Amino acid sequence: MSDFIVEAKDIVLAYGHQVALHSSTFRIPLGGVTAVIGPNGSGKSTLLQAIAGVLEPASGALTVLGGSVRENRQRISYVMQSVVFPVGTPMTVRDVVRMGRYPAAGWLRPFSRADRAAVTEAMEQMKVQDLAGRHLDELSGGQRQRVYVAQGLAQGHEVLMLDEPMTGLDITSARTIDRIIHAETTHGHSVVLTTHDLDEARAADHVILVHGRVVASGRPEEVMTRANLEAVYGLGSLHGPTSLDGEPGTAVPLLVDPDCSAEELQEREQSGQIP
Ligand SMILES: Nc1ncnc2c1ncn2[C@@H]1O[C@H](COP(=O)(O)OP(=O)(O)OP(=O)(O)O)[C@@H](O)[C@H]1O
Repeated sequence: MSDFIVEAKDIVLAYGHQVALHSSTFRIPLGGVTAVIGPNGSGKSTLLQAIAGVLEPASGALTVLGGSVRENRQRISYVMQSVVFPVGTPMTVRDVVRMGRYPAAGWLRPFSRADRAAVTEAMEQMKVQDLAGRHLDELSGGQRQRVYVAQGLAQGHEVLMLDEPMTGLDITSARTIDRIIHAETTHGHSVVLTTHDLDEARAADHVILVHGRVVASGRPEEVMTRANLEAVYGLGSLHGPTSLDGEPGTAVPLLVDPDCSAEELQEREQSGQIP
C-alpha cells in the first residue's frame, strides 16, 4: 500500500512532438485535497490526464497508487474540464451518470442493484435527480458540470480528480461541489483538482504549482510563496514553445511589480493583464 497517489520521476508529457509538461519530478500524497494551480496552458489538465491514464508520458516514470497507471486506473474517477457530447446525442442525465459505472460493471454485464444504488446516490449528492430524464444538450453549463461530477461519484473510487470543477458555477452549484470535496476526504478518499482560485488552493492540503513543468509541490505555505507566485504568474512563460527534439525557449521579461499581492496577481491574470 503506497502513501502516494502519484510518484513521478522526470516525466515529460507531450501531444505528438509538442511538449506540454517538461521534465518533472514530484509526488502527490494520499489523503486530503491536492490543488494543481498554474496559468492557462501551463499543463494542469495534461497532468491530470496522465494520472488518469488518458495520456501516456513521452518519457520518465509515473507510478499511480503504488503501481502502474493501467492497473490502477479503475481506482481513480476523473471528471474532465469539458466533456463534449455532439449536439443531439440522445443521452439523458441518467445515461451519463450510469456511464460512470461501466468501468466497474463492464459494458455488457447487466446493471446490479449496487450499480443502480450508486447512480441514484450520485445523482442525489449532486442534486441532479430532477433532471434525470432531460437530454444533456438541454442543460445549462453549470447543470452539465454537476452531471459530470455525479458520473465521477457514481464510479466509486479512492481518488476523485476534478478538472476546474468550480469554473462557471453559480454559488449554489459551487457549494454543492465544495461539500462533496470535503465529504470525499472525510470518507478517506483523496481529491485532486485543478483551480485558478488561489484561495481555494491555500485551503488545500497539498499544492502542485505548474508552469510548463512542475515548479513546486508541497504544503500550500511552502509552494505558494511570493517568489513562486511571482515567477509563475508574473513572468509570462518560463518556456517558449518547444518540441520534443528542441531546446527550451527563453524567459520573458518581468511584468509584475514587486509589491503586487497574490490576490492582485490573480485578478490581473483573470483580467488578461498578465499573459
Ligand atoms: N490535445 C492537445 N493537442 C495538442 N496540444 C495540446 C492539447 N491539449 C493541450 N495542449 C497544449 O498543452 C499545453 C498545456 O495545456 P493544458 O490544457 O494542460 O493547460 P491548463 O493548465 O490545463 O490550461 P487551462 O488553465 O487553460 O485549462 C498548452 O500549450 C495546450 O495548448
